[in-house]
Amino acid sequence: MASDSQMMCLVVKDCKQVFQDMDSLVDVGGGTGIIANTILAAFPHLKCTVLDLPHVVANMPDTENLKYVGGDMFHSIPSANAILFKHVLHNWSDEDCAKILKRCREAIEDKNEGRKGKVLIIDIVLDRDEEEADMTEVKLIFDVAMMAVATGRQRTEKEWEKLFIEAGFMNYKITPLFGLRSLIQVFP
Ligand SMILES: C[S@@+](CC[C@H](N)C(=O)[O-])C[C@H]1O[C@@H](n2cnc3c(N)ncnc32)[C@H](O)[C@@H]1O
Ligand SMILES: COc1cc(O)c2c(=O)c(O)c(-c3ccc(O)c(O)c3)oc2c1
Repeated sequence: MASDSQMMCLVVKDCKQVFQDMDSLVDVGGGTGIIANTILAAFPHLKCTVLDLPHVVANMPDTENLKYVGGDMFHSIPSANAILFKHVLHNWSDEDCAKILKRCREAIEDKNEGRKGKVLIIDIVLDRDEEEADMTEVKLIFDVAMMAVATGRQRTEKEWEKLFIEAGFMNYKITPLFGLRSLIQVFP
């Protein structure tokens, strides 16, 4: 989606430090690579991987810095410094997100260097303190839509926090983006 790619341009421009100190990133559920390509345009030093279902990435050609992997995030996520989920986790229940986040912990652990990476989530955070009431209303309409079409849901900060803690993560940082979405960085 063009508007999403524009949003991602602003994210990489405004949140440079989020991407600067990493070498590799996996965009889980990254489809045809629009977001990964936007990130690579700003940070060409990165090695990016898009993980999506096999039929989604079947005909996508790899480039020097971008590799497509057909697979299932519930089974395995390729290792990298950062694992990105944009508009993915809201489609899944808490139980499913717990399984996915467990795969993330395995993927960001660098056993040789003892270094640990992070998980990046771009999604709606309901009910933030500084938020205006009409924005909350729009987000809740999305919540109802989500429950009607999938097993997922929008989450408040407390609900996100519970997911992270139960999956064994120690810390997180929320940065509101423009519109409805926020960037959540989750640290082991
Ligand atoms: C709502 S779309 C989000 C696409 C993209 N991240 C964006 O922001 O435009 C969800 C994506 O998750 C992918 N997906 C669904 N189940 C998956 C699984 N088990 N493993 C990997 N990807 C999956 C879908 O194929 C789809 O591309
Ligand atoms: C009633 O309207 C709805 C209801 C939903 O529950 C979803 C939804 O869950 C969703 O992920 C998306 C979505 C689709 C494609 C994307 O590239 C993306 O980033 C997000 O749109 C939705 C629209």
